Order: sequence, then structure tokens, then C-alpha cells
Amino acid sequence: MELQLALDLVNIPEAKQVVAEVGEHIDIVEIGTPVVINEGLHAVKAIKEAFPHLRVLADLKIMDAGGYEVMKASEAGADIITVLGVSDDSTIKGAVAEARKQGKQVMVDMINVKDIEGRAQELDAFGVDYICVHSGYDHQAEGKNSFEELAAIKRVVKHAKTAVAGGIKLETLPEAIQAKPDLVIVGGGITGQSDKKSVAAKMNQLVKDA
Ligand SMILES: O=C(CO)[C@H](O)[C@H](O)COP(=O)(O)O
Repeated sequence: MELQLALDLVNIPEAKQVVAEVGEHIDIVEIGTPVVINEGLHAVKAIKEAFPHLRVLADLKIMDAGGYEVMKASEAGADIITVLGVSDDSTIKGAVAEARKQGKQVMVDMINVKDIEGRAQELDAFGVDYICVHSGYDHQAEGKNSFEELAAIKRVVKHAKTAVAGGIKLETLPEAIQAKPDLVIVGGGITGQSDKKSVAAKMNQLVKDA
């Protein structure tokens, strides 16, 4: 099991500072959607150049033009690019085809997908690399999490890796890893803490022991 740090509420210098602090305790660093909106793909390039040993995920949440956007994120140095599960099949297939060409990976974000199991089966057949259940900020504000959805995709996904994201904290991590996802994604649970390094180290330990 691996740990991904999501950076959402930072600019490029702040992102570098956080990764310098916790980098040894994470496997993947995510350049979150708000960072890409504020800074563009320069943020992906800057982090990949500064930390070439870490895999970098560009959380583009692609909804259309899958092939083109995966190509642009790949050129910036992203190793993994996100596409929305609610997108048209052609968008997902285009993203996967381009990722294969570039030697990159596609993660599908299942945010707002209604038929989680059915869509996960379809996506798995399209050859996506990761399927991620995700309670976004607006769902988190309503007290929701994705732990049941994780158990649901684990029942049907045969090839893709599974991931879980959305409001995971040190206290809720044991519940998140119960269904044995391949990847746990944590943003505010690390970046919102005063001692980020120690929290990241504890989370990494739990993830690696699971
Ligand atoms: O994609 C996101 C929001 O859309 C976040 O990166 C994801 O939810 C992880 O961050 P947090 O742990 O703070 O919820």
C-alpha cells in the first residue's frame, strides 16, 4: 500500500517547502486541482524537477479532450493524471491511449459517480491504472466519506489499482485502510497539521504495515 500527499491550498514555493519536509514519508505527490488552476502545469514541472525521485500526480480531473490533456500533463512531467469517472467513455479511452504512448498512468476519480460498482467494472475493462473513490470537499462538509465505496469497488475491480481520498486524517486512516486499497490519498490530514513530518511518518507507517 502506498501514500499520496495531496497539495491543494499552496503556491509553488509553499508546495516545495511541504514536499521537502515530508517527502521521505510519501510515495506520490499530487499537484491538486486548485494548484493547477492557480499556477498551471508549471507547478507539476517545478515539483518534478525539484523532486525527481517522487512520482507526481497531476489532478486535472479531466472531463473532455482526454488524450490532449494527458499529453500536456505528461509533457510537464506528470507520472499519473486524473480523469473523471463521469466523463464519456471516449474521453477515458483517449486518456488511456495517450498515457500508454507517453509511458504514463491514468487515475479515474469516481467523484459523483452514481453506480460505483457498474462504472468501476467498465473502467477496469478500459485499462485505467487506478480507480479512486473520493469524497470531495463539498461532500466532506456534509459529513460523508468514501469507505463504503472503497469496499464496493474492491469487490469488482480485477486489474486496476484502487485508491481512496477525501478528508482522511490520522485518526480515520485505520478505517480507510481496512478494505486494503493500493493507495491512500491524504491532503489536509497532513498539510493542515503543525508537525506535518511526524504525522506523515505515522501515516506512512500505518500504510506500509497494512
Ligand atoms: O482532490 C481533492 C479535492 O477535490 C483533494 O486533493 C483530495 O480530497 C485529498 O485532500 P483532502 O485529504 O484534504 O480531502
